Amino acid sequence: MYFSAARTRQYVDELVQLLSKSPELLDDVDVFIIPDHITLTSVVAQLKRTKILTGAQDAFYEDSGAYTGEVSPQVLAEVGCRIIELGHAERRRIFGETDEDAAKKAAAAARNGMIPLVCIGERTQGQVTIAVEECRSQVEAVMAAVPDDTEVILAYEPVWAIGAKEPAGAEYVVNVVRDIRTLDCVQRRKGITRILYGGSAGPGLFEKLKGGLDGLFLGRFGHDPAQFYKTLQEIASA
Ligand SMILES: O=C[C@H](O)COP(=O)(O)O
Repeated sequence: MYFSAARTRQYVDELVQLLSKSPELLDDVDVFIIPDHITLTSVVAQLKRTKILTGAQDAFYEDSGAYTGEVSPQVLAEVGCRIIELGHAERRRIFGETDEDAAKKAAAAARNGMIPLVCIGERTQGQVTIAVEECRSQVEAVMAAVPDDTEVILAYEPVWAIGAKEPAGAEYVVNVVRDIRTLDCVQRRKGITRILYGGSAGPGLFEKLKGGLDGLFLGRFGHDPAQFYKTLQEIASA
């Protein structure tokens, strides 16, 4: 909810314009934009001739029925949404979303042919082992709910690093993610599991994380299309 509808339209236009100068970037890096629900269909239309995927910031776990006010994953898939973000720290904190809710939403995304993008992360800054334990239950709940052969994206976002001045330390992030990759529920999957880092991520970060992370999940520091593009160039060259 940082952007107006007009700002979203302008942002996507500017980004598409920047990427048109070096379309080869999209051969090496998968890019997605996750706008609000209201602008999602117009973003799908704006991105139609590009390889950039559009995602939704949330969806309900049932496909249809008497759930007034909720957003159907089936309808999202129908209009061209390719990714469902779920379990964001703000959804968990403000709206009481649980691991069980996140798991049901992940299953709904997979059932409708979309990629679940599951936000995980510890609430308090501390030790790697404690962070991994907090993430473990978040990851296990989701992995138990989606078919083994579907793609899953995990967005590792330490809650304390969201909305901060700087991201979490690179060594800390790489160590937490290394241990998340070794969890049984991740190891035994046949589908792709990608792990991104989010939480004050921006230009200059991926170089420090590239040994252990598959990508970045940008918030505020991607709100300027030029900064988003710069980050994308850094990831492509890494
Ligand atoms: O959804 C985005 C993440 O919560 C990160 O936000 P941020 O980069 O503005 O801290």
